[in-house]
Amino acid sequence: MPGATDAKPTKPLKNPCNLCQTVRAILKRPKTGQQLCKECFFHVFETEIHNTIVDNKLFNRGDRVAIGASGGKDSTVLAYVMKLLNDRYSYGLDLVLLSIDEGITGYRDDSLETVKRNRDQYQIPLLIVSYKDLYGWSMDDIVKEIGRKNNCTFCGVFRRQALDRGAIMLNVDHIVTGHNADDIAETVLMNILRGDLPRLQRCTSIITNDTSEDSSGIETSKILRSKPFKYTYEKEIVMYAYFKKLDYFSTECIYSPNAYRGHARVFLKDLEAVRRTAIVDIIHSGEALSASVQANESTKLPTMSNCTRCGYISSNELCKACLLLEGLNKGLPQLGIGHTTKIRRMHEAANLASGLSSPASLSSPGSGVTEDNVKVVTHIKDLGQLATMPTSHEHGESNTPVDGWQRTADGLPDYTAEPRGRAKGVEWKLRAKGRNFVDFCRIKVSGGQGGDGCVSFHREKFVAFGQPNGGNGGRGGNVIFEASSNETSLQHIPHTAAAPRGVHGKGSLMHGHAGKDLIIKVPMGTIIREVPSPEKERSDEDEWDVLFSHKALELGETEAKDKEMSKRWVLYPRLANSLTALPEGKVNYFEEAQAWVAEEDRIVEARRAAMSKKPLLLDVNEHTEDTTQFMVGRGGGGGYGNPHFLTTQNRAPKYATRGREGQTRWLTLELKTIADAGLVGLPNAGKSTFLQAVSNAHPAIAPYPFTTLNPYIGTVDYSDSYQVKVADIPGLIRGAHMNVGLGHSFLRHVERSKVLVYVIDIAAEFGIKRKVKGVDDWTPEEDLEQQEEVKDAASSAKPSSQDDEDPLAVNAEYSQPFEDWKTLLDELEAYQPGLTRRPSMIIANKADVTEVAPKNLRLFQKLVHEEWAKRRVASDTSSPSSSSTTPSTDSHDIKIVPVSAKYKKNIVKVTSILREIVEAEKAKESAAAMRKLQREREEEEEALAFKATRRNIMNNSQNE
Ligand SMILES: Nc1nc2c(ncn2[C@@H]2O[C@H](COP(=O)(O)OP(=O)(O)OP(=O)(O)O)[C@@H](O)[C@H]2O)c(=O)[nH]1
Ligand SMILES: [Mg+2]
Repeated sequence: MPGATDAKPTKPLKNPCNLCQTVRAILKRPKTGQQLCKECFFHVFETEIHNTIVDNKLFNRGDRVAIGASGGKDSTVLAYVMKLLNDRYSYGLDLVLLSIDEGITGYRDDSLETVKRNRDQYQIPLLIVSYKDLYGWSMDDIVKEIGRKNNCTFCGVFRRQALDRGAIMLNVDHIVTGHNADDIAETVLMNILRGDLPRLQRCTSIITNDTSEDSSGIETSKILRSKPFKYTYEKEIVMYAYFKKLDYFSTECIYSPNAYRGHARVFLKDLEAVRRTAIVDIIHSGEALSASVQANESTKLPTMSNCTRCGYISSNELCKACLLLEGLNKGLPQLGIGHTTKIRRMHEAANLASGLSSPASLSSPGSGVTEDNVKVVTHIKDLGQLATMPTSHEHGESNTPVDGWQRTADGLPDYTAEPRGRAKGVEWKLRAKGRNFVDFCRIKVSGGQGGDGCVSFHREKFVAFGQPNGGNGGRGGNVIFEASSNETSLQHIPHTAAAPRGVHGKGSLMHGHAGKDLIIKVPMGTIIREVPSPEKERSDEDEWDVLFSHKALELGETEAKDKEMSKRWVLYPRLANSLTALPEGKVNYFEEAQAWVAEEDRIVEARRAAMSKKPLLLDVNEHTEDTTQFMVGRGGGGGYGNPHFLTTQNRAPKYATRGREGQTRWLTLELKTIADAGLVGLPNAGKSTFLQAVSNAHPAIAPYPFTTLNPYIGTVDYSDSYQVKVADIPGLIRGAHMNVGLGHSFLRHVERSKVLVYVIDIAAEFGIKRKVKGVDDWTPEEDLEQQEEVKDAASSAKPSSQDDEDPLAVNAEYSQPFEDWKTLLDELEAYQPGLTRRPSMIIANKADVTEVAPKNLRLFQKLVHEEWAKRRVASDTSSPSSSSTTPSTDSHDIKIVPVSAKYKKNIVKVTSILREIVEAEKAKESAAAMRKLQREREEEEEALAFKATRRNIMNNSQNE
């Protein structure tokens, strides 16, 4: 063992290395949990990689191997270890470094400098291949063209090809890349989530070979790729680089902070925190899955051939890189991103527009034209210079119907069929159960950190020791919520909101500006609640933190102390040294200043703790004025500049404080639409038509269910400027309280309406049901039973001569509108008991359908009044207390108004009744508020009188 001869301890070691037992362990291996000394760690790390190379027979003696070098930790360690193992075990490899310059200013240019230094340090030749030379586009150009979405697709596809092209230029047999176990586990996870079996197979194999055959059946590519770090943990690579003091570059790519991979990484880290072996376990699962896929003959993997344009290996006629390039060059950057059929359509359109006679088929394997490699590179370069072709859009020709309706054979709009896009939208909405209308969200708000104070002294000619003149830091920005009547959803609320920090103070007593407040608009009706932080409070300290604490990294105690101090203090250069070497008898003023600041910190902490004892609860309700602001995340105070510490003794304080952290809170926002009246009805009842008839709103109206997908508010204006706000709520169906249909998320928008307006399709007939895909499949047992009962009643009362098909003819008491209304009542009650006790009215809509409406209306009125009375009596007797708290206007009556919303008939009548009910309810509410105020005042007066009496009694007793 390498560490075995290093030390001969005289007394027993406190924390010996698990392997050599002779030296103190300085780290804990993330992979196995072993505590090791530095030398033993190097030994096991290198040996494991050697074993991976040998066991998997990655190389043959004499191979020329290119190491993919980016300058990052993985590739730097890979280059170092490959060179070391090649020399130690005499692999006989000819190593070269191969770097790709994607053309990302501020990221890749710096990392390439690192690679160049590595080239000199390890004495390995280097080739740099750039996107600009290969494709005519750098990543900076591409991002300028397509924005930050999907740019990783371009980069990934181009890099893979560029590596191969570089390898061809270098004439190597093999490329090794620094993909580590964490990367592979992330890729496995992502491929499982995408259900991408071919990629799953490729990512789990340690060695891959993208071979293809040309038309004569000869393999055209033999460059192997392998990942010697397949089983090496990322944390161990970082530790190896750190302890070996390797020269590497560590910054995230500036274009990929939001890549999907980042989420997989976070998930993986969480798993790893719970179970150390999670990463290797996932890799093994990936291997097992891909082995079973291989065994399953029915899984067809794509047949590989060559791109007809550049000759690169591809499963389609055009390789992905050529397709992306074509998109870039033709001004269609979306070409190549997304589904194949869509790609084909776009490609065909682009080709047609450019006048090409036969658009290339992208799904069928090509003829397999093989070109020579140099030619390939030139070809791609030429592609980059292609003139921008006009798109189909520019030609102005499109087959999509302008109005979105499908056409009948005569070319007329087919109103019985929903437009394709809309049907898809509804399906998606139904699947999401209304969750995509954002009326609930969580947000982390953080006030900005205060700016740091400055340590500075006045400088002037002939003034030997100038006064301290460092400015104070500005306070951090606050996070503020502002009530806004223009917002209607919480869609725009971000997951995190951090206000900017205050500006640092500067010399010449220049104080820093305060950070700008971050104002977020929230719609009226939002309830804001503070919740505990979901960030996991781990019982043990995070292993990673422990490993990288000053102990593990062998920081001296003073260094660690300095690090800690620099979190709160800004010190004049070299002050720390002069403090440690303070001559005898000299007072350490810094300690005094530290004590002041510590005392102030304690007070601030106590104040913050007192303020945060009660979680924040805000209700942006109808009493809130527009643009009212609520502070939810206070910015931290700015730091003090050095004049703050000036005393009669200490004339030159060489320290200033840093700004304080801002306040961080986790909040949930819940939107409950506030309206005077809420329209409640089954889909297609005519709610939106009614809202349009009575208000200034223009909601979508169409003859199919679920036209309205989100709540919508309209205002009814009366001639005397009185206004009633009416909310159109997406249609409810049986089972809505159990999240059927668009889900119960919309029921919460009924909750805050003062008045319920039931919109009933009075022309509805039994058997003519709204057929909704994915919704009518849901038939709970009691629903089926109910339907059976109705059918039984109908058949038992059937006179022999009557028509079999017409239940109305046989059962005079059956009314579909009444059944619809009962469904609504049941759903509201099931969602929130007592909800139907709100003041209500019924709109019997579609009264213009004269064949059925008048007959239906009579029966409906009779049945409703009976049912309403029955329900009121039942609820009054069952809960007398609740009736006193939520009294209805007239507990045994509900107004039914026949209306034709479509032809605007009886609208004046209905709006005046609506106003009456709303006004009565508002009057009741304000009377209740007055009573409450009165009661509070009385209680206050009573308390004051009690205090005065007690004071009198005490005074009298003292006088006596
Ligand atoms: N004949 C007649 N048809 C009406 C009347 N009111 C609405 N309609 C028709 O009924 C269909 C549905 O109307 P919408 O207003 O979209 O119904 P909705 O209740 O909002 O439906 P969802 O948004 O799906 O819940 C449309 O084709 C309207 O033209 C009316 O008074 N008479
Ligand atoms: Mg509607």
